[in-house]
Amino acid sequence: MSARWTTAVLDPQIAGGWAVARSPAGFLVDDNGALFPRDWLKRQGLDVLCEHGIGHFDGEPVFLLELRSATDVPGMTWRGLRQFMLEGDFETYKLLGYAAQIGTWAREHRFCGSCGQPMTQIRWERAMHCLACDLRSYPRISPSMIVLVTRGDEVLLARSPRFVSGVYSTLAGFAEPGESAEDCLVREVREEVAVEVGNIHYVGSQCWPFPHSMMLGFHAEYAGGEIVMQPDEIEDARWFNVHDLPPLPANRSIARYLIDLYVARRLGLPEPTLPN
Ligand SMILES: NC(=O)C1=CN([C@@H]2O[C@H](COP(=O)(O)OP(=O)(O)OC[C@H]3O[C@@H](n4cnc5c(N)ncnc54)[C@H](O)[C@@H]3O)[C@@H](O)[C@H]2O)C=CC1
Ligand SMILES: [Mg+2]
Ligand SMILES: [Zn+2]
Repeated sequence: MSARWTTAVLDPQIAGGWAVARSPAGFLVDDNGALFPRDWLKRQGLDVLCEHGIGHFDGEPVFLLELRSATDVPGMTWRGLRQFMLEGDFETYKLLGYAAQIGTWAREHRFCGSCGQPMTQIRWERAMHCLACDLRSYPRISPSMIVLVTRGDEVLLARSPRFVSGVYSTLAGFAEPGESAEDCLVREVREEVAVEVGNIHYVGSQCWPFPHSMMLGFHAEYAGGEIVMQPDEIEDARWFNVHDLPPLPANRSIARYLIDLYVARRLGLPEPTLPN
């Protein structure tokens, strides 16, 4: 089965194709979704900051119009990326997730971080270039570890004050310079719940475009300590029995996959697959 969505660097000088428009309010949508005929969309008086050719959907070229602001377009509304992650066609979500990461990067790299001069868009690779000092900036990806810690029939789940009320999830955190994936995982678990872990195994990864994380998912076994919650970051953390779980994260998240996979193995149920 070939993927409906593939990324590519396309020259915005060429005409035609499809386009999506993204502003700080989200993606422009109508009843048919977020993809519009590009030449038509460019006549709608949008406040375009920059344009990038981002790939092919069902074989057709797709472009991103990154907008300065959300202007009113009759018959259309704005929808955030999270909404697309939660429901609807997954390939469309992947396209928009990629568009969001390119848009965020393009918006944040208009000026050189080294000498402050305006940067120009390179046509043949996804990079911004500073003519004055020759610096190249590529889209940023932030590796984050995410881990399900288990103790027999029990799983360690926590909630942050930012979560939807009632939902508990696996522990996660960004890698810092100087760390391996395992170093980061051990540090994050220590910081967030003061628990020690061992027998660490890599399970799988997921692109998480909120705004540019790359989630590396692990399973680890409890190796000691009592839960002490990190102030501010962790609102509650507990051991839950696999037969008595709280409300869990969104179906398409790797957090949910790590939990569902462990529960399935523990209970001898069919294993889930990670949407990717
Ligand atoms: N796909 C999934 O299933 C899940 C994804 N996540 C994602 O994992 C990531 C990390 O999770 P958190 O627990 O929030 O991280 P965390 O435990 O490292 O703490 C977040 C804090 O890290 C700092 N920070 C923000 N961006 C950073 C960066 N790029 N590098 C280093 N530090 C940074 C900020 O002070 C922020 O408040 C987030 O993007 C979150 O959305 C978290 C849980 C589930
Ligand atoms: Mg965290
Ligand atoms: Zn420069």
